[in-house]
Amino acid sequence: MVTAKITRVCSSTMRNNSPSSVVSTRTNRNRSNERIKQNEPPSENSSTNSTKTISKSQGSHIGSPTTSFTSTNSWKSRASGSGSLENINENNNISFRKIATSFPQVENNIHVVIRVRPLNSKEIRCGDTSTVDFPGNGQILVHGMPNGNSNQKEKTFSYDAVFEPASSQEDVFEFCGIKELIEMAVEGFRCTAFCYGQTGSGKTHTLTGPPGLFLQRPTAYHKDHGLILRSFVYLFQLLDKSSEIHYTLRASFLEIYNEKIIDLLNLGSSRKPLPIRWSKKARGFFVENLFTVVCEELDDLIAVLEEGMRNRSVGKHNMNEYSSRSHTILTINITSEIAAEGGVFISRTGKLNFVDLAGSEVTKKTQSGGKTLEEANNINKSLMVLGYCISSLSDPKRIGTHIPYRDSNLTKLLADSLAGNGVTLMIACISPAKSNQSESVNTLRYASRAKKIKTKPAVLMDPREALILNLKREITTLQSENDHLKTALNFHQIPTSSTNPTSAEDLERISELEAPELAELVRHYVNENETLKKENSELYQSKELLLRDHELVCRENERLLKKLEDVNLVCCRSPLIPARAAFSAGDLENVIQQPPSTRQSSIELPKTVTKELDMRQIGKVSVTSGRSKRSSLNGKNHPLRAKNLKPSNDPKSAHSSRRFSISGASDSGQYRDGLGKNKDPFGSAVSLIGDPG
Ligand SMILES: Nc1ncnc2c1ncn2[C@@H]1O[C@H](COP(=O)(O)OP(=O)(O)OP(=O)(O)O)[C@@H](O)[C@H]1O
Repeated sequence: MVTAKITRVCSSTMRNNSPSSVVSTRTNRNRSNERIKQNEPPSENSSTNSTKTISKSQGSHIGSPTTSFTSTNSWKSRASGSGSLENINENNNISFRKIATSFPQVENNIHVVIRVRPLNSKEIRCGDTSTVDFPGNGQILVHGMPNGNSNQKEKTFSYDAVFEPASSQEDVFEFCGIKELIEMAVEGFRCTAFCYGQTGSGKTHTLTGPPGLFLQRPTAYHKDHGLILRSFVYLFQLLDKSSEIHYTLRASFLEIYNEKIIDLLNLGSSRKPLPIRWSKKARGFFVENLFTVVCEELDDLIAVLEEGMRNRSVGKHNMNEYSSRSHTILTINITSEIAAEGGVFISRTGKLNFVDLAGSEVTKKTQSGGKTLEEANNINKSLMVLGYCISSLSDPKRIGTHIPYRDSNLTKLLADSLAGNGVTLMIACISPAKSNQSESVNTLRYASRAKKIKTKPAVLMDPREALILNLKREITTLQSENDHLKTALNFHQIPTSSTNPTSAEDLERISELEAPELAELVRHYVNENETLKKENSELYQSKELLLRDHELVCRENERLLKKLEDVNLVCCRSPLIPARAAFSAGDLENVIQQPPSTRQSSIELPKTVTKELDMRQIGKVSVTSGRSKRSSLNGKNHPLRAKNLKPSNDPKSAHSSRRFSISGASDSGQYRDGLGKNKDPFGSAVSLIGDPG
């Protein structure tokens, strides 16, 4: 981590931090955002000049492999009362974020809007006229198509929204879809807004405002501010709304000048270019050693924008006094830490890219020469590669074919926005002038092609944290399964917390852990899972064993009861052997109403049998069946009660008579254990019914 200074002379009352502060405080941020919430510009006389110091962290931003996440909100443009906004496509339910799914992800088309700038003073002076019309519903009509079919004098193009020349900066911000893009970046998506168009068509104006705006030291609410600054304000409004989530913003600003990557926040003495590398892990390109600045408040982001604007390459040619001679990419990484179940904090990193492309140039028109000509050639070359990538991506026949991202640094860095897991907004800027018609039509065709490109938006999540979350969930499931099994087997329950080796406090600190510690934690969870799985399978096995024992005992009882009935029959028939006492219904009632404890105490089982039963938990298992049998006998309408029945051989009444006999056999001196050892024929049966457990 390297800290460096960005000095900014600022005038806004947003800056409450002292000149010497390195990292601004939360209080400062809250204070500054109070004004944002009220959405009122600060009074000019409250302006202060201060020197701003921002802490920076050095390093590259590498995207992590993604896990799926999508949202349900849809992106819908709205029309306002302003006549200039008639063309905003109100009926078109543009959806960046379609239906929530897990894998496979939902595909999303690049969102494309057109902004038409007014005729400039030079064009008006030369008597140039507008060749575009606005039929509404996101359409733009071009008259007198150049190089076209002679039959087709005019052509209509359709987009997600079209902004007419009278549209203000605020209109564009409100209705181009950037707000939804910012919201998605906060949720963890990788979002990109880029401006495309010929030189002088208004790209920089749309993104940052008219040239020299920042030299006037405007407040954050100046009407000329472009999308970027307005987005900063909106971003902080969003972050302030969700105070329960902790956000960290890191910004970087680079330019691609003559195919070289220049760090606009850390120029150094020689504007040394930075290398672009491929990240195997993230499967994407990244700029090595790019400065990222931690931004705690709106002012920090404004400082980053100003610094980059001051350092970017600007030149003059025939078509634009302040022409951007490079492509710039301003990136804000938004890391959120959300408390998940079990005290775990899950972090996501969304990304918001603002890309101001240099304009395509017809060098004959711009009359570029020397350095400007070299710049123009490089700009045109990289835009050509971008155009080729867009054509390939938008052509369904070329799906799966090679896309030449590696042919330019611009396409390397935009690869993910164009075809990866990102969400992209393209603002195509055109001039309405007849003299620029050919370039404008080219831009419109470019935009139409881009509109066909589909991306698969997904949220960035640290894979280690995703793994921890999954393991944690699995442990919870296994624990509840474990508890359930233990309860079913009537085992003594171990408190859940004691089975969890990681306390809630420990889990809260997961986000602060270093990689090796996290790996150790994951290993620990995996072991815990294995142990629980093993324990569960053992519990299942013993449950099976007990059920089998129970079944054996029941079968043995059946057999013994049958034998008892036979013995009774023989006794009844024999004049020598006295028949066993038969119970009347009244006796039965007595037996039934006798409290279980009394009955139990009257039956004494041999110690070996009791031990065996205890060991096998048989008495406990049989409690429910015993109880349910008692309750069924207790019913007033029970057939035994109604018919004053005695034990019989009638198979229909065997079930009742068996119970009858069992209850009455308590006085017998002979026992037989539950597994068939010949002792007393009633022992186990009595135990099964009478033992209250
Ligand atoms: N919508 C607009 N309303 C008023 N002025 C505009 C508008 N769009 C552009 N302009 C003006 O036109 C001029 C050229 O615009 P800008 O520099 O933004 O073009 P550009 O597309 O960025 O050009 P380049 O590619 O050469 O950098 C600027 O003075 C700008 O203020």
